[in-house]
Amino acid sequence: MTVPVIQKMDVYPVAGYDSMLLNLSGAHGPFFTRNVVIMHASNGDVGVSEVPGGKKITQVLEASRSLVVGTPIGDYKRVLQGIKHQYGNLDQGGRGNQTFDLRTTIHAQTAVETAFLDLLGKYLHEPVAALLGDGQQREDVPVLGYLFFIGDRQQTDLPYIGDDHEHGEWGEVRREPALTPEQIVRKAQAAYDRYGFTTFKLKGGVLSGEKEVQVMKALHRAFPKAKLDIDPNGAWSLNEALRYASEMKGLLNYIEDPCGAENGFSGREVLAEFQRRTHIPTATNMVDTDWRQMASSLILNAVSIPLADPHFWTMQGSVEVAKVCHAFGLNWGIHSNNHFDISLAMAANAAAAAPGHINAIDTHWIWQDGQELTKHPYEIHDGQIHVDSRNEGLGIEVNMDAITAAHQLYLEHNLGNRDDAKAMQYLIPHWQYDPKKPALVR
Ligand SMILES: O=C([O-])C(=O)C[C@H](O)[C@@H](O)C(=O)[O-]
Ligand SMILES: [Mg+2]
Repeated sequence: MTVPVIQKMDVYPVAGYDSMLLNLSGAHGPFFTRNVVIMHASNGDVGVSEVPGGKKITQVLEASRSLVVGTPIGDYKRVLQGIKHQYGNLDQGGRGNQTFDLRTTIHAQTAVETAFLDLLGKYLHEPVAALLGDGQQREDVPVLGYLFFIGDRQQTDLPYIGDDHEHGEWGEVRREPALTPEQIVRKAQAAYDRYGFTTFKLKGGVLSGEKEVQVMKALHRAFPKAKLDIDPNGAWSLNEALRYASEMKGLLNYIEDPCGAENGFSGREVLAEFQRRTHIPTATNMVDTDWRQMASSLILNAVSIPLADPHFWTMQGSVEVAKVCHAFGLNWGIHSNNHFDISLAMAANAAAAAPGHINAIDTHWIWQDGQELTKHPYEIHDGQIHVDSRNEGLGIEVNMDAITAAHQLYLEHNLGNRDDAKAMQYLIPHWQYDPKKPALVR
């Protein structure tokens, strides 16, 4: 029997609808963008993957096609080495200082790796989780409810949707403004009723720290048993972070990037000091994002929860981080951005393969649920995603009609890179990003 060979690789920049989610980088526009890769193998199987949007990633994927086509599916690591070798220099500047990761090539590598893994899993009749690390570790992956402050879309003339693909209370509230503790609690309740979350994360870095502490207290009152996290993306100074943390003592399960680089100290040094002084488990998706940063984090004891998003660690890399966490007594988790259900399957498979105790993983899916690109997307029930060990590949089947429509939406609106400043400028004229100032504090 001959091993299947890649005959064709298609790259689809796609778009979907989003709410006006607020974060340190500004306000999400009406559309989010992603890059979807579809590989066709000579045995008729189709492999798929999804990574962040943006023209640079699209271009590297397009340029990598010649390395991919003709490769037997078992030889994919050679292709990944080739992409790194040819385009790795594009990532020299690191992830940047926005809330989202600005690298290019690592995302392209993940897109290619994942589509190959999907094909390999199908060929071997195994889930992708079984091909990663030491193999599948669990069938039920815990997922958290990712809450955001939301801007008033009516203050813009941008084409946000108001009506919804989702029914019920969650569908009613998820596009509506939310800036007060009551409004956030209402969203949390609707998300809980729909998805059964037992962990919530609040995206901070929007209001003043004092006000965000009040929202966390309201969440704790409404959900006294829930595990809570807040993530201001490093907006607070160390002193502010220490003050807010002491006010939230007892209600935080962990805290994420409470502070970052300041006064000549690196983000990792400052997080190390924060952890030493508070003993609160500290997560990051900003200062421990590659192996060199991981080494420095471990030496400094800077981070106890590396959020190893497979989209910027690769699928295999993310699970390797999980193995390191397991060995060092750290607590692995996954970071996310807005995404479709292909990424949901990727995160679920990586988390299913992560050894040891893991944190509930991040997902933005609740803001997109209803805009599927696959025929039977993974679902969140009781705050978990079930990854059946009888799955093959990622466990999803792409819906080409939906992908074509999402690609059309991308083209129609001439979309590309994420830019949260644009929508934010409707709320505050001339608004500009400042990594040390919450978005609505100007
Ligand atoms: O954990 C994080 O930092 C994120 O989820 C980053 C994202 O860019 C988030 O801020 C967002 O979607 O606006
Ligand atoms: Mg974060």
